[in-house]
Formats: sequence, C-alpha cells, structure tokens
Amino acid sequence: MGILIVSWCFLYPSTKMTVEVERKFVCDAEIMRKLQDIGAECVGEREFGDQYFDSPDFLLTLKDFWLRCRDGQWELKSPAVSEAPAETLCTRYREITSLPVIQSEVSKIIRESNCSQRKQIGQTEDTPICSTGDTKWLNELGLVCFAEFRTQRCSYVLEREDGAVRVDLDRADFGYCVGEIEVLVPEGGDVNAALQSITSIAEQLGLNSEKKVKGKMDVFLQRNRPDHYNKLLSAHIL
Ligand SMILES: Cc1ncc(C[n+]2csc(CCOP(=O)(O)OP(=O)(O)OP(=O)(O)O)c2C)c(N)n1
Repeated sequence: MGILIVSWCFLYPSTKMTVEVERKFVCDAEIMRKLQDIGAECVGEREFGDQYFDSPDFLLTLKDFWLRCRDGQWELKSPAVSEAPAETLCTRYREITSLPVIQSEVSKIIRESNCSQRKQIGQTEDTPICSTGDTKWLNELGLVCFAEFRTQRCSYVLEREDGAVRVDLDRADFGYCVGEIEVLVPEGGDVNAALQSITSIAEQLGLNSEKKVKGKMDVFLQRNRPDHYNKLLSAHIL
C-alpha cells in the first residue's frame, strides 16, 4: 500500500484520501428526539441513487473494495485496516473520489487476478449494465452493476471538541432503515479521536447493543443476490 500511495501522489499530486470511520445503528422511533436532545442540528434531507460495480466473479468485493456511482459521482471504498474483524462495531474505509485514481486502482486489482481461472467476462442475464453514462472503462475492465437502489437520507451534525460528527438516517427503497454515526478523517488525521467521538455519541444516544448492525448492502445482497452474499459471508467480508 505504501508504494501505491507514493505512486498516486506522484501521478496525481492533488489526490486527497479520506478515511471514513463509521458505526451503524438501528433507528428506533425516538431517534430524532434523542438527536435533538444531545444538540444535533438537522442539516437537510436528500435522495440519491447508488449503483455498485464488480466483476462477475466478485474480484473487488471479495477484497472488500466497493466501487460505487452515486448520482454520477464515482467513489471507491477500501479497508483502511487490513486486520479488522468483520464483526467490529466501527468500520474504517479509505475513500477515493478521483476517477483516474479509481480507474488505476481498480484496473490494478483486476489485472493482478488470475485471469486463467476467471469466468468469461461480460454481460449475462442476471448482471445488467447500469445506466451510468460513460461505461467504456467499465466494459474494458469487465465490470458490471450488481446492486442498484435509492436512499432517502436525513442528516444531522454534532459539533464536538475534535470536530464535526455526522449522523445519517437512511431509508432505502427496498424497505430497510439504518442509521450511521460517521467521522471523515483527512489523510494523516487522528482516527482514534474519531473512534472515541463515535463511541461517546453512541452512548449519548443510548445505543448499547454490542451487535454489529447490517448496512444497506448486506440486506440488499441477502435479498437479491444470495450467491454473492454467501461468498462475502464465507470470506468474512460482511
Ligand atoms: C457495518 C459495515 N458497513 C460496511 C461494510 C462493507 N461495505 C459494504 S457496502 C460498502 C459500501 C457502502 O458503504 P456504506 O457506508 O455502508 O454505505 P452508505 O452509508 O450508503 O455510504 P456513505 O454515504 O456513508 O458513503 C461497504 C464499505 C461492512 N463490512 N460493515
């Protein structure tokens, strides 16, 4: 990874990486009142559409890499810590939003895979290509859309000593609701401080369950792509 960071910085000097530290929680009927009580400010509601891409044999997601197009904006999330257990309450993912860097990173992973063992790449009946505008690079890398859904999001911000903490309340169009407490840590920033802020806000909201809460993707795959879901479970990615 060190070599990769050096080469990115050399090729794309303006590239900034961010680490998203996040804890998901189950939203109850009281959550909005609790947020107000602890001083959270509602900063707005919005709706967006996500499309997630992978190779037909799941090369990216089996490495815990998540390639997404959200309303035309590309993003690649990859694990910021290699040894984090799948059941951890707080997750840490590196986020890249520069399309050239995303393309370079994704193509490296695809190229490194053992091509001889891979299935024929391309569109099949149950892997439709999604409508994302320029799909040439996706086609060249053999990437197909495996999940597509819309989310209604209500966002709150809490100002804390170490910076802003965001709380999102999400409702996906397939009928799943989930909350997230999230801190974005700039490159080289203090991830431990972010973890502490999240834990403290979780306590203030009365979230005392030690059980990991499923994200939208878990539930989407479980319902719509059981093969993919089971592979990710077996690989301890989800
Ligand atoms: C609790 C948990 N979350 C995600 C993963 C891995 N993963 C699965 S899909 C996925 C990509 C989507 O990430 P997530 O933060 O869950 O989605 P969303 O809230 O819509 O994105 P945001 O607006 O915050 O950028 C990841 C990282 C995991 N293993 N465990």
